[in-house]
Amino acid sequence: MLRVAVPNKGALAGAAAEMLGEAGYRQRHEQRDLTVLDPANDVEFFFLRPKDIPIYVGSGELDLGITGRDLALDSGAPVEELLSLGFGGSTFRYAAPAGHDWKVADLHGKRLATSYPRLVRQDLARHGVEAEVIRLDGAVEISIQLGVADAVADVVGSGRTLRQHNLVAFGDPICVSEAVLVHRAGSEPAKPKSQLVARLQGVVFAQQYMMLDYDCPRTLLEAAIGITPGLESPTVAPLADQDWVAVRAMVPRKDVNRTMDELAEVGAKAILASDIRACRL
Ligand SMILES: Nc1ncnc2c1ncn2[C@@H]1O[C@H](COP(=O)(O)OP(=O)(O)OP(=O)(O)O)[C@@H](O)[C@H]1O
Ligand SMILES: O=P(O)(O)OC[C@H]1O[C@H](OP(=O)(O)OP(=O)(O)O)[C@H](O)[C@@H]1O
Ligand SMILES: [Mg+2]
Repeated sequence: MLRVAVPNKGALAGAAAEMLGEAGYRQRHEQRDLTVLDPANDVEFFFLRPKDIPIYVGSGELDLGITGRDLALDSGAPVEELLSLGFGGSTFRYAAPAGHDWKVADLHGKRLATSYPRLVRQDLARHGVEAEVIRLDGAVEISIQLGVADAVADVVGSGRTLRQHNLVAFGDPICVSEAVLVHRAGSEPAKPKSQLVARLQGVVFAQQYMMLDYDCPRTLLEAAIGITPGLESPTVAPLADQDWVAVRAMVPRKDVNRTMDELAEVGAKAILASDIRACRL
C-alpha cells in the first residue's frame, strides 16, 4: 500500500486536500484525523505538519509527500521533487526596517531571525556573510520590534505582513517556493506511486488549461488554428452548414481572454471557454 503524507493544517492543507479529492482520492471527514485509508486506490494518507513531511519521506517511512519547496530545502532531508503543484506560491526573503537601502552584506554581524535556519545559513555562507541566526517558530516579522533581531528572513506571500511591520524585503529571493510532491531521493517510481503522480499531474495541468470551443468559417480555419494550435492539434468537426466547422482546443488559462478576443477578430463565433477538471496527457 502506498503511504502518502499530506499537510494537516496551515497554508497548504486546504489546497492539497482539494487537489487529492479532484484526483479521485478519499478525503478525511474529520479535521483532526491523522490518517485516512483509501483501499479502493491502495493508498493510506498521513496528515502531518508540512515541516515534518520531508523528514518522514526522506527517511523512507512514507513514499510520497506534499510540502513546500522551501520547507523541503530547509529540512536537509534527502527528498527530491516529482511535481510542482501550482499552489502555495511564495518567496523566501531577507527583510529589515524600511528607510535604509539594505544589502545582504549589511547583515554581517547582525542578528537575523528566521524559522528556516538551514536555508538561511546556506545562503549567508554563499554570500560570505556572518550573522547570528535566531530560530523562531513563527510570527517572525515581529521579532525586530520586540528587540530580539535586527533583520529577518521569512516567507512572503502578498507582502502584507512585511508592510504591516514597516519592513522591506531586500536581496534576491533566497527561494522561490510552491507546494511540491516529493519522494525519497533516488527511490524507484513504483507503479501505485507513478499512478498518483500521473493523477496529480492531470489535475495540475487541468487547472492551468481551459477548453475552447468555437465555430469558424472554413475559409478562416487556418488563421483560427494559428491562434489555437492545441496541444497535439485541435479537433475540427463539420457543421450542418458546409461552409462552417466546429473547433475544439486546449489553451493556457492565463491567455484565455486574449485568445478569445483574437478568435472573435478573425471571425470565429460562439466561442465558449470551459474548465477542465482532470486529464491524462
Ligand atoms: N502567506 C503565504 N502565502 C503563500 N504561501 C505561504 C504563505 N505562508 C506560508 N506559505 C507556504 O506554506 C508552507 C508553510 O506552511 P505553513 O505556514 O502552514 O507552515 P508552518 O509555518 O510550519 O505552520 P504554521 O504557520 O501553521 O505554524 C511553506 O511552503 C510556505 O512557503
Ligand atoms: O506576505 P503575506 O501574505 O503577508 O504572508 C506572509 C506571512 O504568512 C506566513 O505566516 P503564517 O500565517 O504561516 O504564520 P507563521 O508566521 O506563524 O508561520 C509567513 O510566515 C509570513 O508571516
Ligand atoms: Mg507559517
